[in-house]
Amino acid sequence: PLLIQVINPNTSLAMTETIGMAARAVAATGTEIIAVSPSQGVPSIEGHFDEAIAAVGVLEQVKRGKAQGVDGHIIACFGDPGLLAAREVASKPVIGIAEAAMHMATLVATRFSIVTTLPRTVIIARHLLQRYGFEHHCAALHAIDLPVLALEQDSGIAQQKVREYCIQSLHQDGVGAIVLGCGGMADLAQALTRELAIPVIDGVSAAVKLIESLSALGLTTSKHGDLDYPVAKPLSGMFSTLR
Ligand SMILES: NC(=O)NC1=NC(=O)NC1=O
Repeated sequence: PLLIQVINPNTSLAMTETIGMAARAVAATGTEIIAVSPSQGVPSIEGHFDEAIAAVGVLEQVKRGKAQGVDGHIIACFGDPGLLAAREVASKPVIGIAEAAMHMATLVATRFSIVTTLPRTVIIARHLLQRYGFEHHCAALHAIDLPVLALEQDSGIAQQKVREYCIQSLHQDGVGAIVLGCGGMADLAQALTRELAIPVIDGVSAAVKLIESLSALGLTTSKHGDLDYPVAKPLSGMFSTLR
């Protein structure tokens, strides 16, 4: 049996619930999901400033998960905030939902599109594509131009926009798959895949299966080189809890 920690790096507990449910929906029998949020930070992550703040919370939660003996950590925000820093701290695998969704998309299609939240997070997604080496696999990126927390409102407006952009993308982008670019969209992928008859990929569920796969293969974060544990040094003030 596996214990997987799913970290919603923002402090909106409704989104943590959405993310936790999406993870549990695909978890193998015997895999337990612990969905958490930082004790302090930003209510949503919509840019570099938010990501820098969220990364500290991610590190705090990774340390907690490590103490609980989890078998892997998931960073459930499409910016993958703090991913490499978290890998330095962790002994077990750490997977970001953007990298997870992008990897899965390349396994089922030659080109994919991304549907995300704000225009400025489209630019951040482009940085991730470059960083992960998927720039040439992503044919187009779309923003529903609504804030992240619109996905937690009951109006369904954000969900309707995601569906519209997925339909537009499958008709116009010449792609074989669509990646949902926000942890808050995690509950939409399965229904959209069925309705639109194109793989619509959510990074939360993709990351759960990648952690299960890595665990089954006996693979974990390398401590040879730059992902070795951080150099030991005294941490002051608010960071002292990160020791
Ligand atoms: N591109 C995004 O919408 N990123 C995100 N901000 C959050 O707060 N959660 C996400 O997944």
